[in-house]
Amino acid sequence: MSETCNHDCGSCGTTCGQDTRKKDFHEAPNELSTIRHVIAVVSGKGGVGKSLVTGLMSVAMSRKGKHTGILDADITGPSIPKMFGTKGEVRGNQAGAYPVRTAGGIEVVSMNLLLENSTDPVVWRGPIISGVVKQFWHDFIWEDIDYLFVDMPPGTGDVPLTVMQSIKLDGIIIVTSPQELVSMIVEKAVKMAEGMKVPILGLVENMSYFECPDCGKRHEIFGHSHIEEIAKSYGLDVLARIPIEPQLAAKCDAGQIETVADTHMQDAVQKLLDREEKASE
Ligand SMILES: Nc1ncnc2c1ncn2[C@@H]1O[C@H](COP(=O)(O)OP(=O)(O)OP(=O)(O)O)[C@@H](O)[C@H]1O
Repeated sequence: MSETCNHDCGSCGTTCGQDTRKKDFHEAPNELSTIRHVIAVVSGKGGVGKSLVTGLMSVAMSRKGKHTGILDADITGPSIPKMFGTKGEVRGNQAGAYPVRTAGGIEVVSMNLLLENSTDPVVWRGPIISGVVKQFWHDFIWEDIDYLFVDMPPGTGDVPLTVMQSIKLDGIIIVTSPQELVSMIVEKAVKMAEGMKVPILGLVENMSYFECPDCGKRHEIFGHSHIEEIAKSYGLDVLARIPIEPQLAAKCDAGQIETVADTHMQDAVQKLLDREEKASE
């Protein structure tokens, strides 16, 4: 602290441990990037279908005519390229690297596009993983992107937290599945978003139910959904409820997510577009 400190940090040029100004840890994107909206897809725990929701959301947004990108920040479990059947080689020049375009025109950056062998495990510690995500943000040239969806690392631990701090997000979408623990899981994700001062755009419940293809009856395989009550208790929107659909999993496994007839995300995407329109009024 300076001897002449008057505790008005805003007018002081000295760097000291007593600085009361809120630090901004956001990394700048590549100077050649244009990204209008960045939305992170998070889950309180792993395996709830966060990547599937990111994929479906991106397909639905792209079908609305928006130039869409996916930054696959799930470095240790990257599943986006497989879902889209994207294998292309990442190309670059001195200014930066370029995302790989899917058949439907979605721009993708993922660890799996950089590994020599896509089945090689990524066994890195948190700080290295966060560092790679930052590189995906500023070393890649995201050209003229309307909506960039970030498939976050699962959970609410160190890595998703660092990613949230590093990339300036317009909002997050929390993915859950119907089960008893969901309230606690949502609460953790809500607290993380609040702590980071990132708006929560809404909840998506995946694997909500299974609709019998023969009789049309809905079965709640993972238990009764409490998503509406939970959303209400946090003042949040339910953006979508996605059923368990074996053909959806089959399309993802075959790299054909862009050919799904129903993304279940049309309304969710429309809400994002309405929000954008309202903000620009
Ligand atoms: N609604 C659904 N219907 C059918 N299969 C689904 C559904 N949701 C997810 N799956 C399948 O479940 C598996 C896990 O989904 P996904 O990879 O999206 O989960 P995740 O939450 O991203 O996982 P992780 O937390 O490990 O990154 C995938 O094989 C996916 O195709």
